Amino acid sequence: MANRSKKDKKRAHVRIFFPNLTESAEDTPPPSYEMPDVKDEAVLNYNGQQLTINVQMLNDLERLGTGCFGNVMLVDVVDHPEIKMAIKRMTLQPKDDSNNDFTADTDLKTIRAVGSQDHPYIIKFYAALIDTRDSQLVICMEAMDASMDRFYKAMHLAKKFDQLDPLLRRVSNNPERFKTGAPYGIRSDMWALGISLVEIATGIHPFERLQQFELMIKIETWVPEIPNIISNQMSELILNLLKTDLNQRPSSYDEILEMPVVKNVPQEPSKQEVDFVTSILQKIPPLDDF
Ligand SMILES: Nc1ncnc2c1ncn2[C@@H]1O[C@H](COP(=O)(O)OP(=O)(O)OP(=O)(O)O)[C@@H](O)[C@H]1O
Repeated sequence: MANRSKKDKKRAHVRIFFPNLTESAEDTPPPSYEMPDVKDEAVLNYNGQQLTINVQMLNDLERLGTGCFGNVMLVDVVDHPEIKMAIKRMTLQPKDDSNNDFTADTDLKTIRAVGSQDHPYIIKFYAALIDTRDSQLVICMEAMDASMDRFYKAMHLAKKFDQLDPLLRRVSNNPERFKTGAPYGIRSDMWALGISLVEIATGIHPFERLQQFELMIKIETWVPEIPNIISNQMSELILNLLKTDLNQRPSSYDEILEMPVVKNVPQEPSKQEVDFVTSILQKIPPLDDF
């Protein structure tokens, strides 16, 4: 060793192996974005018409709204301009980091369960697809004239509240919504229903402007303020749904459906209700004005 020339020293190499890294890179299968029972093709069931579709056949027409997962779009189908539906896209994660998949899966289960019952007042579920190029779940459903948030904002702008109470009763009397088979979280759902009713009645989400830490403090002592245009029976229901002690909230949807204020909602909306809803729908400003 001592006699080695400078040239030899330069030639000495150290070889470092990373056998595990090399092997795992080769052995790891590509991430899977699949959902069990959803494929890149599906049979669309549109008002009695059956058609096999894929995402390439969907044309975006306009934006209907934006949620946590992005835009919900109005689309039609190539060669079938008569088919109009709303599509919600949810990005899927590889299977080993499946938070989003869980949400996508829950959303899909809910809209499938609720929207497959052919109820005249519940949006219909048409089909679910996987967009393999963008790794997204694409839920195809009936397009509403407007979502509840756009509706109530227009109602408050117009200051028209004569049918507010019947509207709240209808929102609460919604047995199909409740048949999702969710085995847990039912009392949290009660809270969510209570918040939605306050939001519709007041025109604003009660905690909209609060930061998370402010919310945690406020929620402990919060006493919901129910506008006095709301009937006593409806106010009572809302206050029960929003009890801070969850054991004091209704324990099942059946309990709500049995309350007179909810139970006695007629199946068919009255003429006053229809006229009211139609007049508000006509006042809804274009989406980007909100
Ligand atoms: N079927 C539909 N027809 C018309 N507009 C819709 C439809 N579904 C959703 N929208 C509009 O798109 C908006 C976003 O919907 P989305 O379901 O993504 O939001 P979200 O209810 O806040 O739920 P998430 O928390 O999953 O994002 C809604 O607030 C509504 O304005």
